[in-house]
Amino acid sequence: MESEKMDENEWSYHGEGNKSLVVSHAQSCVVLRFLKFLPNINKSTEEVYQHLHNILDFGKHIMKQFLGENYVHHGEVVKLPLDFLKRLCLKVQSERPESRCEKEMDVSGYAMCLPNLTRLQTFPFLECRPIFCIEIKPKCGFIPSSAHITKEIKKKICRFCMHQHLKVAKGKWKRISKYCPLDLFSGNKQRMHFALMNLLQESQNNLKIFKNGELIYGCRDDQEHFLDINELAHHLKPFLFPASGLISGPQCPKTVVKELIHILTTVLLNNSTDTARAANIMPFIPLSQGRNYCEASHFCPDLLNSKHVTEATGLPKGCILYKTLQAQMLDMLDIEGLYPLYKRVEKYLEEFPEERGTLLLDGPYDETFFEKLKDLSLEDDGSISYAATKIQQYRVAMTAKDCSIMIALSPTVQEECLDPRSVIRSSKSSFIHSVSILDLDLKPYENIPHQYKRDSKIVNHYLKSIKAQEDSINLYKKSEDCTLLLQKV
Ligand SMILES: O=P(O)(O)O[C@@H]1[C@@H](OP(=O)(O)O)[C@H](OP(=O)(O)O)[C@H](O)[C@H](OP(=O)(O)O)[C@H]1OP(=O)(O)O
Ligand SMILES: Nc1ncnc2c1ncn2[C@@H]1O[C@H](COP(=O)(O)OP(=O)(O)OP(=O)(O)O)[C@@H](O)[C@H]1O
Repeated sequence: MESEKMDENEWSYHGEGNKSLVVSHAQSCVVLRFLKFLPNINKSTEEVYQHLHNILDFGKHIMKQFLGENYVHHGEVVKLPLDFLKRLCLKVQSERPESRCEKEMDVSGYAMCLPNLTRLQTFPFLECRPIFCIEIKPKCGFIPSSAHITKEIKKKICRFCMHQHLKVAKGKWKRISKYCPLDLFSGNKQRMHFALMNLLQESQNNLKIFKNGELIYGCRDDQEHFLDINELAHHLKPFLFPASGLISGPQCPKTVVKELIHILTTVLLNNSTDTARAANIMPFIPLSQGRNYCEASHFCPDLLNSKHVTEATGLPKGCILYKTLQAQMLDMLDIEGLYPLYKRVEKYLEEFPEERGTLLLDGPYDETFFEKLKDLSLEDDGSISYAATKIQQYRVAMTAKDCSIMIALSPTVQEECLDPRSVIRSSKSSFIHSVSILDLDLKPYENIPHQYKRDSKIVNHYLKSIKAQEDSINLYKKSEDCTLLLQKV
């Protein structure tokens, strides 16, 4: 970044999560991603710099190996002038959703500079064409089968579906989403279609749609959808059905949304852009270890019972969902099996605090760190080394459970000579696409006790709310019986 040329008016608020705030540049295809901290957390400039470098190294040396060169953009750490930062911080403040303002944008002088993933990555010369980008935060796509699990419900209902009950009870969302990650990760087109349709209907923070880099659909935290689904279809129609006029009338929005879902499914299952070395160097984790459907899924139960829908996963090796799921499945012990190992390490560190570095708990994230992740053995020899390896694998898995997939699409022109792997054909048109994964910051070691508590909170709340639902159904049934009895009399 050329310090003297930094003008806050060229940057605008783009979005934020719990840990970072993103601004995008008006002309060039880049974003700045800033860390966020609670006001009472005083981080030195050096600490921020180190933290950002760790994020970069982790993306570059670890997640690229798992997910593939093409999908991961590690960016670069940039130093920014303090007066620019102060003005930028003031400028974006009014755009920030209230629910995110508990934390403040870090203005100590460093940020990550990344490609703007809502634009096409591989084809910058196509900038002038319309671009739609769909961001999906799929969450955990498998049901754990670890022997350490103490609550049987965790082997039947996925964490996302259980968590929905707690989120609605706490007022984070108004309604329970019918999206279930296991449907999306199933590889079965019907189930994937169902999952994507539910994401469109109840997006929460799991789906966003950008048009030419601007957020047009999805929940911006405390606001509802920007557009409703019919309005979204209106935006998409000329894009998906360029020979307009072919479809109109009341069926139109449905047809457009179906087409979008069809394209997304094709991209998510596409394995032709696979460049990850991981498939060769990482031992393969069998996807069929646990059950591959969730009993809380709203996908038609009759169809679920049919064998071809529930049998081994249909995810093609190398597609983005497959890679993400493989990384998620590094959590082989579940937090219930992991927590005692965390305590083992904590006890050891109490005695030998200087050993923290040897255990690589704070990096460096390099080849040695990656090598340790490859050991999938589950034979606990009681050692610190075993515990540390499982902890690192768990942290990587949690990162993959919380990342987002960005799919950018732009129409092609017939005579264009493009790499066929980048072209997605639909019934009515064809698109150049790029797929990226974002938010690949390694989850902190210190978070493990919090994860442990949250896991039991989610499960206990789910069990309580299901019991309450059953009780009220039974009560209703009883009152119906009484009414019948009364009528008989
Ligand atoms: O625990 P979860 O599944 O609720 O995930 C948290 C996310 O909530 P979600 O359920 O996706 O709305 C949460 O997202 P939101 O803030 O709710 O948008 C964060 O991504 C959080 O990660 P971190 O603490 O910022 O590193 C996520 O925490 P981690 O569990 O990944 O640490
Ligand atoms: N490189 C990028 N290009 C375009 N948009 C981006 C980019 N990075 C982040 N964003 C947008 O900014 C939002 C917030 O970024 P990000 O998910 O990294 O924040 P976070 O605080 O780490 O999230 P979380 O709450 O999951 O911890 C994303 O959901 C995405 O819409």
